[in-house]
Amino acid sequence: MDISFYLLILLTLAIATLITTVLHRRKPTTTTNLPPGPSLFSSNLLILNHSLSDLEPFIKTFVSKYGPLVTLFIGSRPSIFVSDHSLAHQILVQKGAVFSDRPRTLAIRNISSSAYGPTWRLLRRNLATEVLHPSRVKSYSWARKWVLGVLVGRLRGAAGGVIEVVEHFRYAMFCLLVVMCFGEKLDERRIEEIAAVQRRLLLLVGSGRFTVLGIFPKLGKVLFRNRWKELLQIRSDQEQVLIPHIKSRIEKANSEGEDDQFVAYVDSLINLHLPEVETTAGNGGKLTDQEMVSLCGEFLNAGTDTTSTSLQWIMANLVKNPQIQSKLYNEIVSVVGPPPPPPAEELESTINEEDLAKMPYLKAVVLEGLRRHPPGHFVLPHRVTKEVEVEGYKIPEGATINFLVAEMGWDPKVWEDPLEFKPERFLMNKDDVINGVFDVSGSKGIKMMPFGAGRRICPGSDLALLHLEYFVANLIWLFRWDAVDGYGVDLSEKSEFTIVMKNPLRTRIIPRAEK
Ligand code: HEM
Repeated sequence: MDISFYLLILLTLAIATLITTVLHRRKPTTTTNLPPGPSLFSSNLLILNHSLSDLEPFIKTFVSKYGPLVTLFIGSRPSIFVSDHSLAHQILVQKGAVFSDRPRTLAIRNISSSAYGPTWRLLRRNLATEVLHPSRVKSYSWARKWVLGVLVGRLRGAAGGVIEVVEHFRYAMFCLLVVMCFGEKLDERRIEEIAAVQRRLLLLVGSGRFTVLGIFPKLGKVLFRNRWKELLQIRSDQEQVLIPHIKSRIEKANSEGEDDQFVAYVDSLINLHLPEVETTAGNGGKLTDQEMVSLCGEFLNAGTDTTSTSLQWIMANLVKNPQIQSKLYNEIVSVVGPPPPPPAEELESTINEEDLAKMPYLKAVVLEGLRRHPPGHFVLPHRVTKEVEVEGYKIPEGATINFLVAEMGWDPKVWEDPLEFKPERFLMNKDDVINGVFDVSGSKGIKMMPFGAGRRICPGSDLALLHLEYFVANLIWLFRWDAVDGYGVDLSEKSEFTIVMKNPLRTRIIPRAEK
């Protein structure tokens, strides 16, 4: 750790103590009635050089010591952590308007980094209606079939032997999101190039290396020159890789006679005009190249790592629990019949997306995967826009707030045998069901929140569920997934950007139907 880091901590603590003292004098109710937690000094030592996931064990200890609302400090700013379901519902759903902002960061404008306001609304509505609307999602079904073919081809190449699947899953999700983003089936080299730059960015940001730059932008750029340069470099690499694909789609959209039957994410961004009050580029609100890159990068990362991580966890549990795998296979066969023998070249027969709706056990398996192994153990930080009272505590304007997502899904007060993988639990309790489907949005009450809840809930949740159901169903229909002698399935976790398997899944896959 560099010496400047310690200097900054000392400086920060001195400034923070001064500011806190002044605030205490001016607004006694605001800061003296915060939820309990460790001291300002210990909080800052913990937070400044840790990613949120690395902090999880500490926060869990504080929760058992102080209760379901805990305050830590970043500089002098309170950062509140919530571990209780009904408090999460109260905060995110009932009082959602006050808790839906984001802390300011160094990120170039995209949906997740935008303040709660007109730009965020416009960008989010654009994604929701132009790409994630059910009719649009349906128009990409050919892309899902193509990607399934790519994935199955890779798996068939290794059938019978031992295979580590995670890279194949990640590549498949990238292929899919790249098509939806740029409107083109790119070759393997280009997809790998995009995946590599996106993943570097994700892992660096997820490691918490740049947190300090976001908290102290001016000072941080000077004291942490090398980190600042590193951030600029990775952004410039991202622009070099993504801009040609964005430009090529724009040219295609401009050229006469081109009539694609589906809308790619880039198409939807071309004619967007940001609200005037929130633009700085002076070009009538049109998105800059950097903003386009930031939005496309967000789209790619939000939909790939999360989904491929979940897919790996679900398949790992199906390998570990062969009786659950058999039950799922039997459900699939009862709906679509047995799988056909593999064709020589391409995958011709797949499970139709319409048939997924007839498979309640499949849905239960996917939901149980998300409950037991949510890819994010926290949501993205929210910022409080107005002082507000929760459980008798005052949460001040400007505080950040986050939620212990994994802990909520494992709460023994809510879930029986919470650490067991039991999809049946989602078939039994009909209270949680809205229109025949478990309410993962938590709108009526939160029992688990892998996609968050309230106004900032993940807009891609339905797409993610479709991708998981489609790939799990087809992979189980086509192959039997067996444990490998001597390897077993280890469900230990490791924090990357998402919470991944510490020892990636190794399995033996056997085609169900022979030629
Ligand atoms: C299993 C897959 C996924 C999981 C578990 C997941 C989870 C999450 C979570 C926890 C949040 C933060 C919510 C909050 O801050 O309160 C989020 C935000 C977001 N997700 Fe997802 N997500 C997944 C897939 C996707 C997909 C497929 C897309 C789009 C293609 C997507 C796009 C976004 C965006 C744009 C945001 C920012 C929303 C905002 O700030 O308003 N996600 N997601």
